[in-house]
Amino acid sequence: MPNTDPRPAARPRLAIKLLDPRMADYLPHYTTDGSAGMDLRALLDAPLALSPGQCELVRTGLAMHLDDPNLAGMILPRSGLGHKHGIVLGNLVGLIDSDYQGELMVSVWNRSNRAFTLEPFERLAQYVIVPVVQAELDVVDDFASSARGDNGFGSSGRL
Ligand SMILES: O=c1ccn([C@H]2C[C@H](O)[C@@H](COP(=O)(O)OP(=O)(O)OP(=O)(O)O)O2)c(=O)[nH]1
Ligand SMILES: [Mg+2]
Repeated sequence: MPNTDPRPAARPRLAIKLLDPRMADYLPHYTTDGSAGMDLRALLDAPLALSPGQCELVRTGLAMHLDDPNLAGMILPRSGLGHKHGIVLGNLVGLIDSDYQGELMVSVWNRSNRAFTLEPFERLAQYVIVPVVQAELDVVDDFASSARGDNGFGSSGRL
């Protein structure tokens, strides 16, 4: 069902520090009302040439403090860069803890077989805030039975 509530959803406040004054011109933002992520830009003094297979840690010039254990940040690739140019993340996904106050760093990996040059302040990845549930662990000898039990890894077949 489409959301017909005319009120905008309340957005949590997010403290952000600019670790380089140049980032003031490039504050991350949601491009559309429905955007899930904010693009992050490469804080570079000069273009960064990435050979095939090369992986480099790139600064964003930003620190964000989520300050809520029920939230996490995720750094994800941008689809266009990933699909067309093979520019993805060296850690595949970056998981940002809610108590992390350091600079957001992006591990940029050229997984393609062609060189790629990342330009200063180019949008290189996106940052998404996701809900998190922290659990308490109860050690047990047996689980209550479930429909799947321990069947996994293709146990239900392919078609
Ligand atoms: O792409 C990323 C991934 C992580 N981080 C920062 C935020 C995160 O909270 C912290 C630790 O990340 P993680 O726990 O995934 O890395 P680790 O190798 O386990 O480091 P640590 O021993 O510090 O937990 O590093 C980034 O800036 N970029
Ligand atoms: Mg860790």
